[in-house]
Amino acid sequence: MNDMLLRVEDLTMAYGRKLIQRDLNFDVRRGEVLVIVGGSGCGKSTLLRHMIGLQVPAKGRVLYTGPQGDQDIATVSPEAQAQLRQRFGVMFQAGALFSSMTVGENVMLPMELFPGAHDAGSAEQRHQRAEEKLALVGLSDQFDAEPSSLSGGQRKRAAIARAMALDPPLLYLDEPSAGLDPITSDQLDQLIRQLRDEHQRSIVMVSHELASIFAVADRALFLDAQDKTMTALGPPRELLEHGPERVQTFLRRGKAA
Ligand SMILES: Nc1ncnc2c1ncn2[C@@H]1O[C@H](COP(=O)(O)OP(=O)(O)OP(=O)(O)O)[C@@H](O)[C@H]1O
Repeated sequence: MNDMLLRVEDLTMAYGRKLIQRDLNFDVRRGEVLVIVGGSGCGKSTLLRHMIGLQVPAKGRVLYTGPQGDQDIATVSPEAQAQLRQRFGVMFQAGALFSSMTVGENVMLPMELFPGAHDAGSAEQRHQRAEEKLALVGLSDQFDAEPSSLSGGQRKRAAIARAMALDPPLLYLDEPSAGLDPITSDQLDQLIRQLRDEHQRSIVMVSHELASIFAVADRALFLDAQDKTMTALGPPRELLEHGPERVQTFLRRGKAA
């Protein structure tokens, strides 16, 4: 199917003998924001790490769909895995920028690591491309800034610009609004919607923030810490009305917050 970017199939995740989540089944569609929701420690970041091929499933698979057919990110050849990795950008939880480099150099880094993945062959082209990405996240005047001089929200934006350096169709964001005040967090939600609507990116993000879930999610995937499996998947407003009771309670708290 053309509008599907990847499919998670019967995925079971574990650390050694410790089961984290089992039997996860869902897809990620082109142009959607899918938010992964669940209590602390239920396995949201672990799921992202499986989706980007940093961890190998205990069972099941993560399949990327494309011209070559379905490719299992955990079992393809290292060359094919490197290719698959160019289809997505990642912002990890800490959103860390390298403090020894300027903001612009941070954004150029993926271009230097994957020189074949883009048309920015020369230093000048890379510079220009990084400036474009910084402009896109509202940081056009910060190219030469030291990361330590940025605010928390600006640092997240710069990390998103870096994740977009190679123009991947898909972005993974692990708790982008963690640690931000509500206004900065709202602005980040706006940026996420803009990336989807104006730049046709698909976004998979982890979030605890209920306001964010309603603000950006086309669909929310609920992972349950007790049942150790997914309990709901759908548009948050639908789940608020028709989801399982525990999910409705969680979302209602969010509406009240
Ligand atoms: N490398 C590891 N080895 C063993 N256990 C781990 C490892 N990383 C995480 N865990 C455990 O796996 C479980 C899921 O962790 P994970 O970080 O994926 O949860 P999370 O839902 O993202 O949590 P949070 O919302 O607090 O960030 C936790 O119990 C955690 O302690």
